[in-house]
Amino acid sequence: MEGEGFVAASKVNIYEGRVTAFVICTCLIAASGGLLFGYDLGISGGVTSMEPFLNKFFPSVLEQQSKASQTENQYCKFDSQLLTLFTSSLYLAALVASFFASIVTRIFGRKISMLAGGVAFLIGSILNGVAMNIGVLIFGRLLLGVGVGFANQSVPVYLSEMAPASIRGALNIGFQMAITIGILAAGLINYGTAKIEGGWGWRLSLVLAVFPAVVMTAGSYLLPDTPNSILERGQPEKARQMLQKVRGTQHVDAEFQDLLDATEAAKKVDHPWTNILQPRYRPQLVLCILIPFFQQLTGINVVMFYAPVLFKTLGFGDDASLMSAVISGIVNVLATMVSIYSVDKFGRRVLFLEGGAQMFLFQIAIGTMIAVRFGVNGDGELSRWDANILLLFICAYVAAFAWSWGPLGWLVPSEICPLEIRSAGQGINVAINMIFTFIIGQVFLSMLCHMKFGLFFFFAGFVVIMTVFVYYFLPETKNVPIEEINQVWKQHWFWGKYILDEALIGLSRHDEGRDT
Ligand SMILES: OC[C@H]1O[C@](O)(CO)[C@@H](O)[C@@H]1O
Repeated sequence: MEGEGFVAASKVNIYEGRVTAFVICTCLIAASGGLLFGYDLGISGGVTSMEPFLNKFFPSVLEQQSKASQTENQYCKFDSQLLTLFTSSLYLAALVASFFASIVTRIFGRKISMLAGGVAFLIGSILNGVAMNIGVLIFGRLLLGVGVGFANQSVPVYLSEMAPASIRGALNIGFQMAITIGILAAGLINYGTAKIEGGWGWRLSLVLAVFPAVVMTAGSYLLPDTPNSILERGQPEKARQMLQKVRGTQHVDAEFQDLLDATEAAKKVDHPWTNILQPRYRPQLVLCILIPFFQQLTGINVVMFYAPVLFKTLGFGDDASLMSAVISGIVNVLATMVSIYSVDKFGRRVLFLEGGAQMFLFQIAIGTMIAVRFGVNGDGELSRWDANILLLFICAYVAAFAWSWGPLGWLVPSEICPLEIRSAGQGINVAINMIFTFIIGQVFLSMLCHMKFGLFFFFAGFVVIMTVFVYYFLPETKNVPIEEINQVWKQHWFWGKYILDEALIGLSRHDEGRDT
């Protein structure tokens, strides 16, 4: 069984048009939606390790920490359900919001959805910064979640629809790139604000989220909608003009015809939610569920949310903990660039497979090292030398994630669905991603307390499963025009049987040899 996941992309059309400055600019602005998500992912771990913050909102956690320092069980030092609820409440809100977002994205367009996300995030950040009690703090966080839900649902779809097929991967990864920049900015800001005298640094950390919110809100106000969405909402002339502008050529007949065909097919569907459950969409449904599930089961957010807490648990000092989080943040950004460069050249599968192998290797290394130094009782410490090696292992793991499951977790679901189920598919993707981000955020500290170093072996096991899954069940989608993606499914050894012949857009035109 050689290369089961591969299919030849030879039958799909290559449209006319070039990569215009217009498309690059619109995609850069849209990708800034990832900043919202990233900033939040990066900020909470640092804030929840700041004493004045804990003192104000979670005094019981502080008490527990000082008791734990006396009992020496490093694994359980930070285990508090209340504290993790603060971190993970956002993802619960985002989960609910993503369903509403997918309706808004389909009926009112991608742009309105992004705008709604920006505004909710803006209000949430202000509330967080001024919060005087835990109620306001959590309410603000729920609003941030609504913002993240809307942004994550609409931005990847927007990017994949705007982008020409040849660089769709790179442009879409702009979203994950913005996420990683947000995480890094948050790490640096926490590093600075933790040092502010007077104990109000955490407020600054939280309120600075208004910057990404303003970029996203103003940016999406200025952006045009995608030709696909304009057409879906019944304005063919406007859609054609937008397509000409985006592609920088008058000759967009072939692509426009594919869009028309896709819209026709989409019109036959009244309800994308029940529709996506039909057998003909089984491959997309399965992947829109499994990809985000697997992405979170890589265990990445253990490092992202709790890097400072994790490093502190392992005996790094306060400053060293925050600094280490910054270092892994820099690796995260740089490795995402590798993905931008290679995704349309080598394809999605190569990145998934290499990334999986590398993550597995380093998770085993991290688990083993912690096992050797802390054993099952959790009493032990790391020498300076050990700490540096551990940080190196963590960075190698983060890099592998950052050029594989990180960006591809958004790219692949946004490009594998035909128009009629694209919003629903992306809604499911975001919802599953959020549920598991929530669960991992919520249970990580107690998992660490109970499973100890075994936690890293647990995630390593999942990495094996997902890598084998990709090998057999994920077809290559690089350079395939988005509305012709069904042809890729049709040629797949396993999924092919689910795809109906009438769902193959662009094929007849290709057979007639008429590409423009
Ligand atoms: O860069 C790491 C981040 O990327 C995500 O997986 C989103 O794609 C987050 O869940 C994680 O914190």
